[in-house]
Amino acid sequence: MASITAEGVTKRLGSTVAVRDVSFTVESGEHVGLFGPNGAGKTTLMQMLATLSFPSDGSIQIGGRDVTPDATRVRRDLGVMGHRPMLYGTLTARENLRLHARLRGVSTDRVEEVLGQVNLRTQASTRVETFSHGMKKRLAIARAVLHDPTVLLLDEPYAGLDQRSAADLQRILDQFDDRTVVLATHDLARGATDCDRALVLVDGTVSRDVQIEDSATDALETVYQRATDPADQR
Ligand SMILES: Nc1ncnc2c1ncn2[C@@H]1O[C@H](COP(=O)(O)OP(=O)(O)OP(=O)(O)O)[C@@H](O)[C@H]1O
Repeated sequence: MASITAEGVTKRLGSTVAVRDVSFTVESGEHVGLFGPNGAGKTTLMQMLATLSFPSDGSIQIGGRDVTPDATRVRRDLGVMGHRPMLYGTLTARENLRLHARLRGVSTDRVEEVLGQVNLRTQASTRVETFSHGMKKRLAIARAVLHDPTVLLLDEPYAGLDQRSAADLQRILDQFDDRTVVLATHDLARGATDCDRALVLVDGTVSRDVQIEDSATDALETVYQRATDPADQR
């Protein structure tokens, strides 16, 4: 069953066409990596999937609902981890999650469960402004999954993390393997491991839409290179 359907999606930002006539379907439980060079339109597309902005033309359906009229309902199905962690530095990790839990109608038991899933139980009473980047990322994941969404949208989850923190985060994300995932990243190796399929965006359009066989980073790198190198377009 299709979890996400984008049909002819275009997004104009001032005089820039950031996303141009993009169409794709993501099946329920599928993990799709969104790859592309700087300025390709990944964040713009992710923001539309997250209902933070809306297509100028075309439509996006998530869980069978059109995001434009039904954004409030669609958001219940979405767990979003964007560039900014959306956390309050002066609150503790637990207080941050309890605040979101109250807004979402989620129990405090679920807060404790999720703190455990992201390995932050022992730091739960620490103010977030003292957290490392990696700890903030883990808490941002906790916030994103708190209401048990069916679709996870992860924009550059590994950005700024060292190898160990990235590996820790990847293990945490593995726990949410049963969800539909759209993951935008420049990290082809982690993207190949995390995803079943790659969409390569170039200049706002989908240049490649390929399956990723057995976490094959080399094959993905070749596809990426051919899609993005003007001297190697074929
Ligand atoms: N608010 C804005 N106003 C005008 N143009 C914008 C705005 N935001 C982004 N753009 C332009 O839209 C295009 C796509 O940008 P976007 O941030 O979606 O790319 P990206 O693939 O996420 O890049 P990166 O990998 O650098 O994060 C770029 O040409 C960018 O300059």
